[in-house]
Amino acid sequence: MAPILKGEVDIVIPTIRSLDFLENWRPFFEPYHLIIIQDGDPTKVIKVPEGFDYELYNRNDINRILGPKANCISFKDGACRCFGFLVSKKKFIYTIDDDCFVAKDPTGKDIDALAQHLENLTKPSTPYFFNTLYDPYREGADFVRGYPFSLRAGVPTAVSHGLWLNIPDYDAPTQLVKPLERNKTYVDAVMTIPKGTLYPMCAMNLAFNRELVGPAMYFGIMGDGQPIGRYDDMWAGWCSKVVCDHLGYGVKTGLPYLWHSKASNPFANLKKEFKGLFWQEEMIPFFQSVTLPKECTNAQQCYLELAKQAKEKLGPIDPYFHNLADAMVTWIEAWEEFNTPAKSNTNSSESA
Ligand SMILES: O=c1ccn([C@@H]2O[C@H](COP(=O)(O)OP(=O)(O)O[C@H]3O[C@@H](CO)[C@H](O)[C@H]3O)[C@@H](O)[C@H]2O)c(=O)[nH]1
Ligand SMILES: [Mn+2]
Repeated sequence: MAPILKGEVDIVIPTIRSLDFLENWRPFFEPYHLIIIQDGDPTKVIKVPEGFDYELYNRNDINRILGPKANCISFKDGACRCFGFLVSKKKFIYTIDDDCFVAKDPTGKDIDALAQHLENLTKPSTPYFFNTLYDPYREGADFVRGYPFSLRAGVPTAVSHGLWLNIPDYDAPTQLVKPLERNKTYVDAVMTIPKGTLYPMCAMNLAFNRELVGPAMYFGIMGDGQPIGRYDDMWAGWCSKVVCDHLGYGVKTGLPYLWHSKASNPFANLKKEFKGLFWQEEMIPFFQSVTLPKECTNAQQCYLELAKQAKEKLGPIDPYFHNLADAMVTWIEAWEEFNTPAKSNTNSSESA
Protein backbone atom coordinates (compact mmCIF):
# COMPACT_ATOMS: atom_id res chain seq x y z
CA MET A 1 0.00 0.00 0.00
CA ALA A 2 1.32 3.50 -0.88
CA PRO A 3 2.33 5.58 2.17
CA ILE A 4 -0.41 7.99 3.15
CA LEU A 5 0.16 11.67 2.21
CA LYS A 6 3.85 10.95 1.60
CA GLY A 7 4.81 14.37 0.24
CA GLU A 8 2.82 16.28 2.84
CA VAL A 9 4.36 15.12 6.09
CA ASP A 10 7.59 15.84 7.97
CA ILE A 11 8.58 13.87 11.06
CA VAL A 12 10.36 16.10 13.58
CA ILE A 13 12.62 14.50 16.21
CA PRO A 14 14.50 16.38 18.93
CA THR A 15 17.39 14.35 20.29
CA ILE A 16 20.06 14.65 22.90
CA ARG A 17 20.64 10.89 22.89
CA SER A 18 20.70 8.65 19.85
CA LEU A 19 18.51 7.77 16.91
CA ASP A 20 18.66 4.00 17.32
CA PHE A 21 14.92 3.99 17.96
CA LEU A 22 14.37 4.74 14.26
CA GLU A 23 15.24 1.14 13.40
CA ASN A 24 12.05 0.10 15.18
CA TRP A 25 9.97 2.58 13.13
CA ARG A 26 11.61 1.75 9.79
CA PRO A 27 8.54 0.16 8.13
CA PHE A 28 6.44 3.19 9.03
CA PHE A 29 8.86 6.13 8.79
CA GLU A 30 11.18 5.20 5.93
CA PRO A 31 8.87 6.60 3.22
CA TYR A 32 8.72 9.99 4.96
CA HIS A 33 11.13 12.87 5.42
CA LEU A 34 12.71 13.39 8.86
CA ILE A 35 13.81 16.67 10.38
CA ILE A 36 16.21 15.92 13.22
CA ILE A 37 17.10 18.56 15.77
CA GLN A 38 20.29 17.55 17.51
CA ASP A 39 20.34 19.20 20.92
CA GLY A 40 23.37 19.65 23.20
CA ASP A 41 26.98 19.45 22.01
CA PRO A 42 27.01 20.31 18.28
CA THR A 43 30.40 18.66 17.78
CA LYS A 44 28.96 15.27 18.66
CA VAL A 45 28.27 13.22 15.56
CA ILE A 46 24.98 11.38 15.70
CA LYS A 47 24.31 8.46 13.45
CA VAL A 48 21.13 8.32 11.43
CA PRO A 49 20.34 4.73 10.49
CA GLU A 50 20.93 3.93 6.83
CA GLY A 51 18.13 4.52 4.34
CA PHE A 52 16.19 7.33 6.00
CA ASP A 53 15.56 10.58 4.15
CA TYR A 54 16.49 13.39 6.53
CA GLU A 55 17.86 16.82 7.25
CA LEU A 56 19.70 17.40 10.51
CA TYR A 57 20.28 20.62 12.39
CA ASN A 58 22.55 21.14 15.39
CA ARG A 59 22.92 24.28 17.50
CA ASN A 60 25.50 25.79 15.18
CA ASP A 61 23.12 25.39 12.25
CA ILE A 62 20.27 27.00 14.21
CA ASN A 63 22.48 29.95 15.15
CA ARG A 64 23.73 30.33 11.59
CA ILE A 65 20.29 30.08 10.01
CA LEU A 66 18.39 32.30 12.43
CA GLY A 67 21.13 34.75 13.43
CA PRO A 68 19.92 36.95 16.32
CA LYS A 69 16.48 35.31 16.18
CA ALA A 70 18.08 32.02 17.28
CA ASN A 71 17.50 33.10 20.87
CA CYS A 72 13.86 32.08 20.52
CA ILE A 73 14.92 28.44 20.08
CA SER A 74 15.67 26.61 23.33
CA PHE A 75 18.92 24.81 24.06
CA LYS A 76 19.13 21.69 26.25
CA ASP A 77 15.41 21.08 26.30
CA GLY A 78 13.12 19.11 24.01
CA ALA A 79 11.60 22.50 23.14
CA CYS A 80 14.31 22.78 20.47
CA ARG A 81 12.01 20.64 18.30
CA CYS A 82 10.00 23.66 17.21
CA PHE A 83 12.91 24.72 14.98
CA GLY A 84 11.87 21.76 12.83
CA PHE A 85 8.32 23.09 12.65
CA LEU A 86 9.67 26.41 11.46
CA VAL A 87 11.83 25.10 8.63
CA SER A 88 9.41 22.43 7.42
CA LYS A 89 7.54 23.15 4.23
CA LYS A 90 4.93 20.44 4.70
CA LYS A 91 1.29 20.60 5.61
CA PHE A 92 1.49 18.05 8.45
CA ILE A 93 4.03 17.57 11.20
CA TYR A 94 4.44 14.44 13.29
CA THR A 95 6.79 14.90 16.24
CA ILE A 96 8.05 12.02 18.35
CA ASP A 97 10.66 11.54 21.11
CA ASP A 98 13.74 9.37 20.65
CA ASP A 99 12.76 6.97 23.45
CA CYS A 100 9.45 5.96 21.88
CA PHE A 101 8.79 2.69 20.09
CA VAL A 102 6.03 0.97 18.13
CA ALA A 103 3.24 -0.20 20.46
CA LYS A 104 0.92 -3.14 19.86
CA ASP A 105 -2.85 -2.95 19.81
CA PRO A 106 -4.83 -5.44 21.93
CA THR A 107 -4.78 -7.97 19.06
CA GLY A 108 -0.98 -7.90 19.08
CA LYS A 109 -0.68 -5.93 15.84
CA ASP A 110 1.94 -3.19 15.47
CA ILE A 111 0.32 0.24 15.57
CA ASP A 112 1.13 2.57 12.69
CA ALA A 113 0.95 5.73 14.81
CA LEU A 114 1.56 8.11 11.92
CA ALA A 115 -1.26 6.62 9.84
CA GLN A 116 -3.70 7.04 12.74
CA HIS A 117 -2.60 10.66 13.27
CA LEU A 118 -3.15 11.39 9.59
CA GLU A 119 -6.58 9.84 9.80
CA ASN A 120 -7.37 12.02 12.82
CA LEU A 121 -6.09 15.15 11.08
CA THR A 122 -7.84 14.59 7.79
CA LYS A 123 -11.25 13.95 9.34
CA PRO A 124 -13.25 16.71 11.04
CA SER A 125 -13.53 17.44 14.75
CA THR A 126 -16.59 18.16 16.88
CA PRO A 127 -15.61 20.79 19.49
CA TYR A 128 -19.09 22.28 19.96
CA PHE A 129 -21.05 19.21 21.06
CA PHE A 130 -19.73 15.97 22.56
CA ASN A 131 -20.51 12.69 20.80
CA THR A 132 -20.84 9.93 23.41
CA LEU A 133 -19.59 7.34 20.91
CA TYR A 134 -16.47 9.49 20.59
CA ASP A 135 -15.19 10.15 17.05
CA PRO A 136 -18.28 9.92 14.81
CA TYR A 137 -16.11 9.83 11.69
CA ARG A 138 -14.37 6.56 12.60
CA GLU A 139 -15.43 3.44 10.78
CA GLY A 140 -18.16 1.72 12.78
CA ALA A 141 -19.26 4.89 14.60
CA ASP A 142 -21.62 7.77 13.89
CA PHE A 143 -23.38 10.66 15.60
CA VAL A 144 -25.66 9.39 18.35
CA ARG A 145 -29.37 10.16 18.69
CA GLY A 146 -29.92 13.78 19.72
CA TYR A 147 -26.73 15.09 18.16
CA PRO A 148 -27.56 18.40 16.40
CA PHE A 149 -27.72 17.90 12.64
CA SER A 150 -26.41 21.43 12.12
CA LEU A 151 -23.11 20.43 13.75
CA ARG A 152 -22.53 17.10 12.03
CA ALA A 153 -20.24 18.56 9.36
CA GLY A 154 -17.70 19.27 12.11
CA VAL A 155 -14.72 21.63 11.77
CA PRO A 156 -11.18 21.16 10.39
CA THR A 157 -8.87 19.28 12.73
CA ALA A 158 -5.65 21.08 13.58
CA VAL A 159 -4.09 18.87 16.28
CA SER A 160 -3.92 15.12 16.93
CA HIS A 161 -2.60 14.26 20.39
CA GLY A 162 -1.58 10.61 20.73
CA LEU A 163 -1.00 8.67 23.95
CA TRP A 164 1.60 6.36 25.46
CA LEU A 165 1.76 2.86 26.84
CA ASN A 166 4.34 1.92 29.49
CA ILE A 167 5.88 5.13 30.93
CA PRO A 168 3.17 7.76 31.37
CA ASP A 169 3.79 11.47 30.92
CA TYR A 170 3.86 12.39 34.62
CA ASP A 171 5.33 15.47 36.24
CA ALA A 172 8.31 14.96 38.55
CA PRO A 173 6.40 14.82 41.89
CA THR A 174 4.00 12.19 40.53
CA GLN A 175 6.92 10.25 39.07
CA LEU A 176 8.68 10.39 42.43
CA VAL A 177 5.80 8.89 44.37
CA LYS A 178 4.91 6.32 41.71
CA PRO A 179 8.23 5.22 40.23
CA LEU A 180 6.93 1.82 39.19
CA GLU A 181 3.66 2.88 37.67
CA ARG A 182 3.18 1.79 34.07
CA ASN A 183 0.29 2.51 31.74
CA LYS A 184 -1.17 -0.74 30.45
CA THR A 185 -4.61 0.56 29.57
CA TYR A 186 -5.36 0.75 25.88
CA VAL A 187 -8.50 2.82 25.31
CA ASP A 188 -9.71 2.38 21.75
CA ALA A 189 -11.03 5.92 21.35
CA VAL A 190 -10.38 9.21 19.63
CA MET A 191 -12.27 12.26 20.86
CA THR A 192 -12.43 15.97 20.26
CA ILE A 193 -11.49 18.13 23.23
CA PRO A 194 -14.45 20.48 23.66
CA LYS A 195 -14.17 24.17 22.86
CA GLY A 196 -13.19 26.13 25.98
CA THR A 197 -11.45 23.15 27.62
CA LEU A 198 -7.68 23.17 28.03
CA TYR A 199 -5.55 20.03 28.25
CA PRO A 200 -1.93 19.08 29.02
CA MET A 201 -0.48 18.56 25.56
CA CYS A 202 2.48 16.18 25.48
CA ALA A 203 4.84 16.38 22.50
CA MET A 204 5.99 12.77 22.72
CA ASN A 205 3.44 11.58 20.12
CA LEU A 206 1.90 14.63 18.52
CA ALA A 207 0.78 15.64 15.04
CA PHE A 208 -0.65 18.85 13.71
CA ASN A 209 -1.64 20.74 10.61
CA ARG A 210 1.12 23.30 10.17
CA GLU A 211 -0.91 25.39 7.75
CA LEU A 212 -3.72 25.85 10.24
CA VAL A 213 -1.91 26.13 13.54
CA GLY A 214 1.89 26.02 12.96
CA PRO A 215 2.61 29.54 14.24
CA ALA A 216 0.93 28.69 17.57
CA MET A 217 3.07 25.55 18.04
CA TYR A 218 5.93 27.44 19.62
CA PHE A 219 7.61 25.59 22.48
CA GLY A 220 8.87 28.68 24.33
CA ILE A 221 12.23 29.41 25.90
CA MET A 222 13.16 26.53 28.19
CA GLY A 223 16.24 24.74 29.48
CA ASP A 224 19.70 26.27 29.34
CA GLY A 225 19.76 29.85 30.67
CA GLN A 226 16.06 29.79 31.62
CA PRO A 227 14.43 29.41 35.03
CA ILE A 228 12.18 26.63 33.77
CA GLY A 229 12.26 23.54 31.58
CA ARG A 230 9.89 20.80 30.40
CA TYR A 231 6.90 23.14 30.15
CA ASP A 232 7.53 23.51 26.43
CA ASP A 233 4.72 21.29 25.23
CA MET A 234 2.37 22.51 27.97
CA TRP A 235 2.86 26.11 26.85
CA ALA A 236 2.38 25.20 23.18
CA GLY A 237 -0.69 23.16 24.08
CA TRP A 238 -2.39 25.96 25.97
CA CYS A 239 -1.56 28.53 23.30
CA SER A 240 -2.59 26.34 20.38
CA LYS A 241 -5.85 25.27 22.03
CA VAL A 242 -6.88 28.87 22.65
CA VAL A 243 -5.98 29.70 19.04
CA CYS A 244 -7.88 26.66 17.68
CA ASP A 245 -10.94 27.57 19.75
CA HIS A 246 -10.85 31.11 18.42
CA LEU A 247 -10.33 30.12 14.77
CA GLY A 248 -12.83 27.26 14.83
CA TYR A 249 -10.42 24.32 14.55
CA GLY A 250 -10.53 21.03 16.41
CA VAL A 251 -8.09 19.22 18.70
CA LYS A 252 -8.34 15.44 19.11
CA THR A 253 -6.84 13.17 21.74
CA GLY A 254 -6.67 9.39 22.15
CA LEU A 255 -5.36 6.98 19.52
CA PRO A 256 -2.67 6.33 18.43
CA TYR A 257 -0.59 4.86 21.22
CA LEU A 258 3.14 4.35 21.13
CA TRP A 259 5.48 2.70 23.62
CA HIS A 260 7.41 5.14 25.80
CA SER A 261 10.44 3.24 27.01
CA LYS A 262 12.44 5.50 29.24
CA ALA A 263 11.56 7.36 32.39
CA SER A 264 13.59 10.55 32.53
CA ASN A 265 15.24 11.23 35.90
CA PRO A 266 12.56 12.55 38.28
CA PHE A 267 15.03 14.50 40.43
CA ALA A 268 16.54 16.23 37.41
CA ASN A 269 13.00 16.82 36.13
CA LEU A 270 11.92 18.32 39.45
CA LYS A 271 14.70 20.88 39.25
CA LYS A 272 13.68 21.82 35.71
CA GLU A 273 9.94 21.87 36.40
CA PHE A 274 10.01 23.39 39.88
CA LYS A 275 8.91 26.93 39.04
CA GLY A 276 6.45 25.67 36.46
CA LEU A 277 4.63 23.65 39.11
CA PHE A 278 3.76 26.93 40.84
CA TRP A 279 3.41 29.07 37.76
CA GLN A 280 1.03 26.66 36.04
CA GLU A 281 -1.62 27.52 38.61
CA GLU A 282 -1.52 31.10 37.31
CA MET A 283 -0.77 30.35 33.68
CA ILE A 284 -3.81 28.12 33.26
CA PRO A 285 -6.36 30.67 34.60
CA PHE A 286 -4.78 33.17 32.19
CA PHE A 287 -5.43 30.86 29.23
CA GLN A 288 -8.89 29.99 30.54
CA SER A 289 -9.92 33.63 30.54
CA VAL A 290 -8.06 34.93 27.51
CA THR A 291 -10.15 36.23 24.63
CA LEU A 292 -8.87 37.05 21.18
CA PRO A 293 -10.43 39.85 19.13
CA LYS A 294 -12.39 38.94 16.00
CA GLU A 295 -9.84 40.89 13.94
CA CYS A 296 -7.39 38.01 14.57
CA THR A 297 -8.22 35.74 11.67
CA ASN A 298 -5.13 33.54 11.39
CA ALA A 299 -2.75 31.78 13.75
CA GLN A 300 0.01 34.41 13.40
CA GLN A 301 -2.29 37.26 14.36
CA CYS A 302 -3.75 35.26 17.25
CA TYR A 303 -0.29 34.39 18.49
CA LEU A 304 0.95 37.99 18.49
CA GLU A 305 -2.15 39.00 20.44
CA LEU A 306 -1.50 36.17 22.92
CA ALA A 307 2.08 37.37 23.33
CA LYS A 308 0.82 40.86 24.14
CA GLN A 309 -1.70 39.61 26.68
CA ALA A 310 0.77 37.13 28.21
CA LYS A 311 3.27 39.93 28.78
CA GLU A 312 0.65 42.10 30.44
CA LYS A 313 -1.05 39.42 32.56
CA LEU A 314 1.79 36.98 33.32
CA GLY A 315 4.63 39.53 33.35
CA PRO A 316 3.90 40.53 36.99
CA ILE A 317 4.54 36.90 38.12
CA ASP A 318 8.17 36.90 37.00
CA PRO A 319 10.44 38.73 34.52
CA TYR A 320 10.70 35.38 32.71
CA PHE A 321 7.29 35.98 31.17
CA HIS A 322 8.47 39.28 29.64
CA ASN A 323 11.27 37.37 27.94
CA LEU A 324 8.92 34.59 26.90
CA ALA A 325 6.47 37.09 25.38
CA ASP A 326 9.35 38.74 23.48
CA ALA A 327 10.49 35.32 22.27
CA MET A 328 6.94 34.62 21.04
CA VAL A 329 7.14 37.74 18.90
CA THR A 330 10.59 36.74 17.60
CA TRP A 331 9.19 33.30 16.74
CA ILE A 332 6.45 34.86 14.63
CA GLU A 333 9.00 37.09 12.88
CA ALA A 334 11.04 33.99 12.10
CA TRP A 335 7.91 32.11 11.04
CA GLU A 336 7.01 34.86 8.59
CA GLU A 337 10.53 34.94 7.24
CA PHE A 338 10.62 31.19 6.65
CA ASN A 339 7.08 30.72 5.54
CA THR A 340 6.75 33.50 3.02
CA PRO A 341 7.05 32.12 -0.50
CA ALA A 342 10.44 32.77 -2.12
CA LYS A 343 12.44 32.46 1.13
CA SER A 344 12.86 28.84 1.93
CA ASN A 345 16.42 27.58 1.67
CA THR A 346 17.87 26.70 5.06
CA ASN A 347 21.03 24.91 4.03
CA SER A 348 21.25 22.25 6.76
CA SER A 349 24.56 20.71 7.82
CA GLU A 350 23.78 17.23 6.62
CA SER A 351 21.23 15.62 4.43
CA ALA A 352 20.64 12.34 2.71
O1 LIG B 1 17.80 18.67 26.86
C1 LIG B 1 17.12 17.90 26.18
C2 LIG B 1 16.33 16.89 26.75
C3 LIG B 1 15.58 16.07 25.95
N1 LIG B 1 15.62 16.22 24.59
C4 LIG B 1 14.83 15.34 23.74
O2 LIG B 1 13.46 15.60 23.99
C5 LIG B 1 12.71 14.40 23.94
C6 LIG B 1 11.98 14.20 25.29
O3 LIG B 1 12.92 14.04 26.31
P1 LIG B 1 12.77 12.94 27.47
O4 LIG B 1 12.45 11.62 26.87
O5 LIG B 1 13.96 13.03 28.32
O6 LIG B 1 11.58 13.52 28.32
P2 LIG B 1 10.27 12.84 28.88
O7 LIG B 1 10.08 13.33 30.25
O8 LIG B 1 10.25 11.37 28.71
O9 LIG B 1 9.23 13.41 27.84
C7 LIG B 1 8.26 14.39 28.07
O10 LIG B 1 8.85 15.63 28.44
C8 LIG B 1 8.66 16.51 27.39
C9 LIG B 1 8.81 17.88 27.71
O11 LIG B 1 10.09 18.41 27.38
C10 LIG B 1 8.44 15.80 26.20
O12 LIG B 1 7.90 16.35 25.09
C11 LIG B 1 7.56 14.78 26.80
O13 LIG B 1 7.33 13.83 25.90
C12 LIG B 1 13.70 13.28 23.62
O14 LIG B 1 13.67 13.03 22.24
C13 LIG B 1 15.05 13.87 24.05
O15 LIG B 1 16.15 13.34 23.35
C14 LIG B 1 16.37 17.21 24.01
O16 LIG B 1 16.41 17.36 22.79
N2 LIG B 1 17.09 18.04 24.82
MN1 LIG C 1 10.92 10.16 27.23
